[in-house]
Amino acid sequence: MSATARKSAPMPQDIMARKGGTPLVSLTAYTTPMAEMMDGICDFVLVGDSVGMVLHGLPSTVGVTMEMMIMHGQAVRRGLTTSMLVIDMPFGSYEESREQAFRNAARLMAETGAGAVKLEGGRGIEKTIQFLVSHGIPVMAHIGLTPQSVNTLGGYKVQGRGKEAKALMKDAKAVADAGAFAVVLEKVPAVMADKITAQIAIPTIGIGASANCDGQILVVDDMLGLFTAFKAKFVKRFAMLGDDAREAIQAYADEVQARSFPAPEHTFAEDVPEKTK
Ligand SMILES: Nc1nc(=O)c2c([nH]1)NC[C@@H]1CN(c3ccc(C(=O)N[C@@H](CCC(=O)O)C(=O)O)cc3)CN21
Ligand SMILES: CC(C)C(=O)C(=O)O
Ligand SMILES: [Mg+2]
Repeated sequence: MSATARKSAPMPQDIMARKGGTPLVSLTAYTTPMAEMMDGICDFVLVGDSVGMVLHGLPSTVGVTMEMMIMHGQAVRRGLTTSMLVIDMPFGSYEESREQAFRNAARLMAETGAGAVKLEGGRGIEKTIQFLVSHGIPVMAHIGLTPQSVNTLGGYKVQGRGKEAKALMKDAKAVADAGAFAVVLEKVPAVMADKITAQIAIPTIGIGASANCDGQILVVDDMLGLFTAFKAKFVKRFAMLGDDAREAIQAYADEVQARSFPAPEHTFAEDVPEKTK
């Protein structure tokens, strides 16, 4: 490190140390320019498997591949200097065995430079988390609504209500005991998120959970108003960039057809070299 020390990206230990402290800030990103915009603002940036729905038009995250995650992971990595990179393990890349999970997690980290992987599941994935962590791979867990299981959950419903509450708490404790350095709580009752946050030693990252979680995450295209195919109740639109984009595209179309674009300042003269650069 040079003396003009630029702040370096946090490590999983730094994220863990924020338990009960200033809330952790995170968003998803899938491209270099978007990563650049949040670099240094977000503590960590997630290359989510939501990329399949948000950028590739897939109906769920079930069809997302290792190759898609690696390509977007590499793009995001190029845009980050001071935020940690976390990458989702896609559906089918870690469920078979601890060995399969390790092979794919190691490949994601080696090929993208991510500092950690995230995988979905509670008690069912405990042994896998233990194995990865004991072999050098920091793991962020993800419980509650786990979108890769949409086909067995029967939709993107609130998880951990009523009789399910005990099971959700067990899942939270299981992933913490297994060595995860943080856990995403998705679409769970706020009181449950508060209870879990109070009872486990690792940071909880809420999405549709509670403001009392140790941090928050959203899909960046949702909060910017760029992805409008659906809007979950937990999404707040901090901007409406999709509307701006549509208006700009219509204005372009109108100017092309009126022959007012390109204007002289967008075109090149034949005989004045310094103006033709
Ligand atoms: N753009 C985007 N944002 C996300 O938050 C996101 C993705 N994509 N893709 C992967 C998963 C899927 N997620 C989802 C998807 C839908 C709801 C949801 O609540 N949808 C509807 C209907 C839910 C229902 O079936 O009851 C809603 O009313 O909010 C929540 C999380 C979260 N993740
Ligand atoms: C919404 C976050 C937590 C996620 O898993 C994703 O973007 O894939
Ligand atoms: Mg995901």
